[in-house]
Amino acid sequence: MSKRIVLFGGTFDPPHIGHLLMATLAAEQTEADVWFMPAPVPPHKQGQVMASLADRKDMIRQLISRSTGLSICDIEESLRAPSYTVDTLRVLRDKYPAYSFSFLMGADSLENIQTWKEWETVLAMTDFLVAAREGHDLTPVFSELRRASSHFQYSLLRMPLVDVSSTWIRQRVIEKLPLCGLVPFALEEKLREIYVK
Ligand SMILES: Nc1ncnc2c1ncn2[C@@H]1O[C@H](COP(=O)(O)OP(=O)(O)OP(=O)(O)O)[C@@H](O)[C@H]1O
Ligand SMILES: O=C(O)c1ccc[n+]([C@@H]2O[C@H](COP(=O)([O-])O)[C@@H](O)[C@H]2O)c1
Repeated sequence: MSKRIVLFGGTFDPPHIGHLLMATLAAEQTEADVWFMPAPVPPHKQGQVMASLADRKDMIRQLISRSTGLSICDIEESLRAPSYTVDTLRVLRDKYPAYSFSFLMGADSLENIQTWKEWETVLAMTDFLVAAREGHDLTPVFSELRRASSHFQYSLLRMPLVDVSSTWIRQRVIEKLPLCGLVPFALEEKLREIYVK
């Protein structure tokens, strides 16, 4: 049987407690390793990313420093930007022929997947582990994707709703408001350096 890896693609600008909980629960529930895969240039957020890739990777490293089974995959650094998931999956399949890859994402990402490059191929190349997200009803999304592709395979991550986002955290940093553990306390100073110009 092939070794299963859960890929957790994202911008992580910054990574936060929602990401850590998702990855931790995904590792527990699948018994697979979870690879955080920061996008150097995320296709749908081009021109919007505030922190450098090096800073985003440093922050992920600190976020997962006490966790087992969670690591960083920097494969997208070697690909042409922006990093489209279909291309990443092809490269990973070639590089790790003995592994099978699942993709971890939030409901908002799955909702938009039909806007991804070669989305039907993406659906055929991986299965999805999906976390619910406030304001995004997954029921119609699952039905639409089941209808659209016979390859669509998914499971719902068992996780309480954690209604936080990188955008909201950046805003709090800029407004000098407390972060109360939304990111590890050791990272708060770094966030101020990165996001408060
Ligand atoms: N609180 C959360 N609950 C569920 N899924 C989440 C949560 N935060 C992020 N995700 C998911 O994790 C993946 C990577 O997220 P990303 O790095 O874009 O952070 P984000 O918080 O979604 O950023 P933004 O503020 O731009 O929405 C995406 O698939 C996103 O849907
Ligand atoms: O391949 C695409 O067309 C595509 C379009 C949008 C997002 N993605 C991937 O989805 C993941 C989450 O992206 P984001 O923008 O929500 O941080 C990340 O790995 C992106 O590369 C991929």
